[in-house]
Amino acid sequence: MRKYNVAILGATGVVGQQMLKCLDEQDFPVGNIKLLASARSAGKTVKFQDTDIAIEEARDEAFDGVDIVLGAAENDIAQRFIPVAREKGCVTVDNSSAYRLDPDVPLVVPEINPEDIAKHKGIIANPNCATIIGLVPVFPLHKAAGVKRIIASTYQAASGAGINGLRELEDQIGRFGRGEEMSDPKAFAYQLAFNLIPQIGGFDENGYTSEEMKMQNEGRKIMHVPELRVNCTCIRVPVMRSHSESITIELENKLTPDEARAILATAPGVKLVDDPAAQQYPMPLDTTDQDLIFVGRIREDISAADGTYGLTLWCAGDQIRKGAATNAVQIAKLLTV
Ligand SMILES: NC(=O)C1=CN([C@@H]2O[C@H](COP(=O)(O)OP(=O)(O)OC[C@H]3O[C@@H](n4cnc5c(N)ncnc54)[C@H](OP(=O)(O)O)[C@@H]3O)[C@@H](O)[C@H]2O)C=CC1
Ligand SMILES: N[C@@H](CC(=O)OP(=O)(O)O)C(=O)O
Repeated sequence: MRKYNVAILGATGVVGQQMLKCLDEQDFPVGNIKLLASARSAGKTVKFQDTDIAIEEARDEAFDGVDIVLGAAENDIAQRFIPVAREKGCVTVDNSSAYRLDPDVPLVVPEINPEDIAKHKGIIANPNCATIIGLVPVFPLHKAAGVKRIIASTYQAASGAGINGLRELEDQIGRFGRGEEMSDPKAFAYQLAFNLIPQIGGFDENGYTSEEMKMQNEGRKIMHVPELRVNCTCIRVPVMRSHSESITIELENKLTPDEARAILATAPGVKLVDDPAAQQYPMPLDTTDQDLIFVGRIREDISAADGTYGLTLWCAGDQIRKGAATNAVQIAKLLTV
């Protein structure tokens, strides 16, 4: 079996570390592995399959001899190194938002549009985490009844803002427990512990944040529905890991909650957890470190205008796994077959 030389760009971050675990879990045919990060991390070691691997500073030469790059760094780092990697013949699966809307770059969720991978020209983009978590359950309903419009509210975990976001929430909870003063927030604009922050990303002129526009802009490309309309509100919540979402979909054709449950019970990447009488519904504590998107609270949208049909659902998923690392490694695996 052919083996592939892999580099992780941003290997010390929350997504990069999870990618390393996913390569192992998904039995990815790894030849050599290079773990790339900033100069600050160079020389530290990380374990991969019982071997200590030294972190290297990302430089142009680091991509020599690499087949597949898994990008797990911010946009500026992605834009600095991914074109170099492409010049050197690597294919990159990138988690940043830098290339997602580039017409030459497929934007892929393997459960939705795996066929788009074949169109790549050296870069494949991994969608936004909240977009992946929302669309994995919405897409099978779209195939059955045609989704015209989505109204979503997201409840996004601290670790969505990377290692600094995770550490800041841990620090604040620790200080509260010890009865200490809170320090000034850095990763978030305000204290997150015991709070909700209705801003993720910067504000656009239309009053939505950059994060809120992703579900529409990326959703249109992933689902091949250019007219899809999405009204999304993104909230940072004091949860360590796993994003949750309330989603209402307006449909072309009627679909009952029971029909939607039957579809989602066998949909790829989805776990149906929908038994309100037994208080069974998705929650972020249960989805943490899981690859499936849990879906429940499925009900008719009783506010749908006359002559229109709508369903409301609630879903949760680990944004570091299926929202980032798992999705990227699944794409990389499809490149190898
Ligand atoms: N966190 C999440 O849930 C999700 C994140 N994403 C996206 O994934 C990407 C990574 O996010 P995340 O893991 O959260 O971020 P982290 O802040 O946790 O990690 C950032 C990584 O980038 C590396 N880095 C920083 N500067 C450089 C540099 N000059 N050269 C090379 N590497 C550098 C860091 O290395 P060092 O340790 O040396 O500083 C670290 O490995 C981002 O684009 C993010 O938008 C997407 C979906 C979900
Ligand atoms: N912005 C997301 C995580 C993320 O990094 O998204 P993107 O890859 O679209 O920038 C969050 O904070 O939860």
